[in-house]
Amino acid sequence: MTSQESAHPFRAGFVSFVGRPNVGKSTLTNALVGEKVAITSSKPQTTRRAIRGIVHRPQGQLIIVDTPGMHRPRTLLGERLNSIVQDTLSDVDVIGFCVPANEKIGPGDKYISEQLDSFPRAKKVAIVTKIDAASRPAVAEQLQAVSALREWDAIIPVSSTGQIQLDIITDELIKLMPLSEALYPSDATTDEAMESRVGELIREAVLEGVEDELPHSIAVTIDDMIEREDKDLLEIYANLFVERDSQKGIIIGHKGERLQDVGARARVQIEKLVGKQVFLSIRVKVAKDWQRDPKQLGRLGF
Ligand SMILES: Nc1nc2c(ncn2[C@@H]2O[C@H](COP(=O)(O)OP(=O)(O)OP(=O)(O)O)[C@@H](O)[C@H]2O)c(=O)[nH]1
Repeated sequence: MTSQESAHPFRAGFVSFVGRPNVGKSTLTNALVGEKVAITSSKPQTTRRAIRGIVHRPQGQLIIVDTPGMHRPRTLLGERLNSIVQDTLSDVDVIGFCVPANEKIGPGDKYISEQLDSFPRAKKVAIVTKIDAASRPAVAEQLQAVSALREWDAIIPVSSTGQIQLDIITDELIKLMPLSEALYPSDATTDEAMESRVGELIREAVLEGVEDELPHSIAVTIDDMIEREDKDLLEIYANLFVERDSQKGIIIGHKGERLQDVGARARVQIEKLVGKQVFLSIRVKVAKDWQRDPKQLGRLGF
């Protein structure tokens, strides 16, 4: 090892953010990576897959594994989501436990913080999110309350939407990573297949403005993505699954207006992602009670 290397040892590893639904985990991932990689939504429980965002710095690399919210399972889907969380957390170097600055710490937070003992390998960091949405004294109080929960390797306040302390949290997380060469090439921001990112953007567009019941009932699959040879156009054929006929009606809307609107919004986001014009076809299908049916869950990628 040269003296320069020992002065700035390179560190790289995996971090996962956990916390109650809606505390800002996906938004934080996006803010750190600087690109839209994980879907965000004001509806809780919208993140289903472990999505990796990669943050590159001269002194290290952070690979962010985004997990679904941890909660007590009520359906088969809920159970599978929890087991994804368990598998993911057994593997990471750092677990970032997120609590928002603007909500009192409650039983849900305590439950999750207690679960962290099951992952002795990982260093534990408390992240107080959304500090733009609370007064300074309230943030200070929240930092106190979090520090009383358990031992932490670091406690970091941050605002993703306000872009506050993002560099500091990046530096702190890299410091906690093991010494390692870079794990990904420097131009990679995510290793998730383009198809599933496109699917997530469609799901995000559908979730905007729907009733609370529906988010859990929606799944998106991509049949085909075809690069047109005669022009700079990507054709995407997607399926949107719901659980009941009545939900199909809601999604499609009066004279198909709602679905058209969803398609238009999703297309804008997908075009940003792929950097070219997109033709998007979305077919709405009913897969009865897919959340409770192991075969259908498998088919939809869970
Ligand atoms: N004011 C403020 N709002 C934020 C901040 N970060 C996230 N939010 C909002 O909080 C809501 C939830 O954010 P998400 O990132 O989807 O939360 P999540 O924890 O990933 O949620 P799940 O996927 O349901 O587990 C969204 O409406 C965000 O815009 C922040 O720094 N400040």
